[in-house]
Amino acid sequence: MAATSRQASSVSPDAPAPVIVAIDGPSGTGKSSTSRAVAAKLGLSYLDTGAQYRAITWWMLTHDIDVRDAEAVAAAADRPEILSGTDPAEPTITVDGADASGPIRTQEVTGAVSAVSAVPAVRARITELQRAIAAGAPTGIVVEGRDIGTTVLPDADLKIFLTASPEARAARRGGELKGSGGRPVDLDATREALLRRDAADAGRKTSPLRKADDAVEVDTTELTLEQVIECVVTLIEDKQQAR
Ligand SMILES: Nc1ncnc2c1ncn2[C@@H]1O[C@H](COP(=O)(O)OP(=O)(O)OP(=O)(O)O)[C@@H](O)[C@H]1O
Ligand SMILES: Nc1ccn([C@H]2C[C@H](O)[C@@H](COP(=O)(O)O)O2)c(=O)n1
Repeated sequence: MAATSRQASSVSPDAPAPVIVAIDGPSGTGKSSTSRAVAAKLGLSYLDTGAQYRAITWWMLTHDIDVRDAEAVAAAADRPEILSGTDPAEPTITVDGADASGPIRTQEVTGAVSAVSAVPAVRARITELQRAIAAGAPTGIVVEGRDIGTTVLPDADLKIFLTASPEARAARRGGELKGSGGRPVDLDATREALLRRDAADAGRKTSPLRKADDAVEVDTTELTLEQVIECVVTLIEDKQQAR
């Protein structure tokens, strides 16, 4: 078992204290795109926690664990070694040494990830990895997910909760699917699938998807990605100046 970030760097003794940013929100609101770009702009590390839940789900599926059997999932939760690389220019995710970045994006993993991530032993394991990575980020980190502001990093310097209408989110996802080739995208089905996953993630008992009371909510429905990035960069810079 290991929890490591592979972004190496040296920090001078009078460098400002690392800044910890939590970005949460439902599926397709722009968490990954925004967090990665913001981290790159500000020289921070970046952690995609959804990728970690997808990675453990992929491991369960490839090790014949019945993902609907919470006890079996819990019993296996400590077995895979999950390693996240936190350089925003090249984020990586490996499971037992194998690159998992492709396999974790399959429909099979997307369909199973909410069930696996609802298991408390899985959340405890992944939360521990996330906290270790955040604590080791030399200049600070942007961590994105569903429960970062509420559970993983409740003392984050800045918490942001991204939202967007289901229609906007489905259209964005539709654009991605069209870009990857294949059949025309059914936007209604995409929208329904997003909402089903949101409902499962918000309805679980352990650290559900929820806006932290002290999070800044940003509705991205009418904003371009560049506008959202700019908005978040400004919020972080304001926080840094106020410290
Ligand atoms: N403000 C925006 N305007 C238009 N497109 C956007 C915007 N923000 C993100 N996108 C696009 O929407 C898609 C989904 O974004 P992204 O993967 O960042 O969302 P997410 O919240 O991380 O989703 P998930 O939780 O499902 O991983 C991407 O193709 C991204 O480029
Ligand atoms: N902090 C987190 C991050 C993710 N999850 C779960 C719930 C999501 O449906 C799934 C995949 O995340 P995505 O890649 O779509 O961002 O992982 C969670 O429970 N907590």
